[in-house]
Amino acid sequence: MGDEDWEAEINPHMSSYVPIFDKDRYSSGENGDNFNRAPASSSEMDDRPRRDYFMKSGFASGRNFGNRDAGESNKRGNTSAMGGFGAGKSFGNRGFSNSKFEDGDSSCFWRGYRDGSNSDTSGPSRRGGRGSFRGCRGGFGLGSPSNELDQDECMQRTGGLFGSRRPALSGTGNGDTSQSRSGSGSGRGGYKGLNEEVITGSGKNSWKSEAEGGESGDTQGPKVTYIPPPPPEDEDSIFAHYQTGINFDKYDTILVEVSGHDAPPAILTFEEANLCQTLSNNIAKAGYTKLTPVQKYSIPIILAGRDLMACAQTGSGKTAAFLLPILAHMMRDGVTASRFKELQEPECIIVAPTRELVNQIYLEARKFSFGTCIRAVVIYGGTQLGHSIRQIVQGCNILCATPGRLMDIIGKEKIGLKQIKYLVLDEADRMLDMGFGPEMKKLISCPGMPSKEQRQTLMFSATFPEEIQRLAAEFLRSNYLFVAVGQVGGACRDVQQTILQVGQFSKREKLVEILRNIGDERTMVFVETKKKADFIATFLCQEKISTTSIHGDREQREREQALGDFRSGKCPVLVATSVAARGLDIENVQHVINFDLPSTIDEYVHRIGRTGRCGNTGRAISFFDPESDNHLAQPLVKVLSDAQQDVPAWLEEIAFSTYIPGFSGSTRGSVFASVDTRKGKSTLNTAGFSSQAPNPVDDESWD
Ligand SMILES: Nc1ncnc2c1ncn2[C@@H]1O[C@H](COP(=O)(O)OP(=O)(O)OP(=O)(O)O)[C@@H](O)[C@H]1O
Repeated sequence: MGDEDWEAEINPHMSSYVPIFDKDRYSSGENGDNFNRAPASSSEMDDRPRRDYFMKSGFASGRNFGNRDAGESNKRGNTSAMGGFGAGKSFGNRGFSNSKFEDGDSSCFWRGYRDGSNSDTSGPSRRGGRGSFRGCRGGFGLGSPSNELDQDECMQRTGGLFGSRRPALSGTGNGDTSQSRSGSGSGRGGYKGLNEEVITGSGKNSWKSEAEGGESGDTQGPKVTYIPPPPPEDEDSIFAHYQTGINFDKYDTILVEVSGHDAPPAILTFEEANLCQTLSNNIAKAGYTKLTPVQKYSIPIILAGRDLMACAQTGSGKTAAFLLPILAHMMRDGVTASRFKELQEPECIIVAPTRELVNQIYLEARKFSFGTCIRAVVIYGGTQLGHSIRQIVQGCNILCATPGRLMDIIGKEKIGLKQIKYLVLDEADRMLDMGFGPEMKKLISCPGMPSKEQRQTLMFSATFPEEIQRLAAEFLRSNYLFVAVGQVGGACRDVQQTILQVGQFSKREKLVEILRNIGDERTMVFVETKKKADFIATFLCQEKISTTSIHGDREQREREQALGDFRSGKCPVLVATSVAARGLDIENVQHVINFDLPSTIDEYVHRIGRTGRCGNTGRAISFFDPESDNHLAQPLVKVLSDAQQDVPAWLEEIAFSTYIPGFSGSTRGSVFASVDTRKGKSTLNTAGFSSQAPNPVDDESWD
């Protein structure tokens, strides 16, 4: 749904709003209701108890909203009445494993839906919620640069980036510093890709990135001072993992196709990979006993020094598929981190589209390199640039980075690229599309970056539209190998998919109904815009459903807090934009709800892939609004049937009536999609529907 639609929907209610949540209340309060109160120093920021903006800012604690709405929302909870949803047969038939959703027991969910009744959940408080979020963008404190790094950062921000070498680092503290800040949150003025990492300077102003015009330091915007807390360092935390699910062994039945010349044979066990003892120990401590298909094929290919494009279903272990062989090579080559060198020269760069994902990859790299001399570092936007630099100068062999921050650091000559042997693009289709593609091209043409013949380039994703595959060839040696595990762009079969026809104005009630039945099971709710994420999260909190949210307009500290609260189960519902669609591996996410369907089918595949990971089962429910989603009907039918899911008759009808010539339709039982574009055009791929470049005027893509 476009932003306008949403505005049209809520504006009538807003006009009657009495602003309970005005900005002042949230910019400086001492009672815990201090949305985004800016710290005057990093120590304040770091020491201050973290406060979830929903749960401790009046929603959950009963302040403001909570008290006002308690009785009302309880009443609502008991009387929820929804618009008519006749089409739900597949949902009802399959049933949720949760007893509330068992087969045949449709009582609590399906029974009694009636047309039209509009709950009273809109209105004043809704506006209040929105106001509260808006309010959170102000109220930064004042400070002054406290160390050279910060001053360096300030200076650089106003000047050219690729200029002369900066003075040596002298910063030691983590001083949270900076100029006065005004107004808006991070990300103003930057170029944002679909998943929201800020990239400036794509196109003409090539080297500009975060420091010059993006989120870490727009000269007009606030300076970012957030220093993420270090991850726990004890061994138990480093190796914490969740169990593989009942369907893990079924991975063995998925067909795999490798194309390209002279592919090395797959390995069947970790032992066959001949990894060094430390690496093998780490694999065991991580709880890995058996290879997943993408690992069986990718590990020997990477060990053989070949370039690779690998496409495998969500949650099937792609991260380890590239990390393990890279680490094995590094161990073999005796790579060790050289600490406290001003110019660090990593051997490996891993880029991914979102901060949270890149952080997750870093944690995996740290886990598998535990006890070795190899040092992984993570840098991403929304955090203090000086902090990123301090991490790097302590030694850096594997640099995990978002594109914007990476280009900043390269621009500041804090890393040299001459030693790069491995370049990994995770979520590669996303990294190469219109949003990040220009930045990636700049990366490979950076001074010092070894040519594609001199480095190994590895690309991984669950989706790989054909035209993106063609673009990728520019990055890869011509003899690269292509591994397709199952259906390229296919949804994970461990996710039970349900599509419900729900009109725009019934979505909220439907959502509440579903969430009440789900209970405390972890659920991600995807919406299309940042504004709407705020709005829906606020609405759910009013409904006494513990909710937090993640999207590109939230500050990084808030994003990380939200993810932490979701992971810990403190807030079992996470409302998210597409920023959380890819890669995030969160234990026990049992449900994904597409409150709004995404604009592309690939995004749908990634979103629902947040559940049903690593052989576990999960459920995805999507609200299909015929007013806005008809273009997805045909690819949805294909994705559903390929994953052996029930396809609602009404969806097939819509797909039929919106038939697009050239689309092959349902392919239930087919095995491979396009696989490798070098083989010629395929008839099975969903790419024709999926690969629209992110819409530059999308609320989520640009700021
Ligand atoms: N061989 C294995 N044995 C047990 N667990 C594994 C194995 N390989 C990966 N895992 C675990 O499976 C989960 C999913 O892995 P990962 O995040 O790498 O999936 P992915 O394919 O990259 O997913 P996405 O497409 O969503 O990015 C992780 O928790 C990871 O630790």
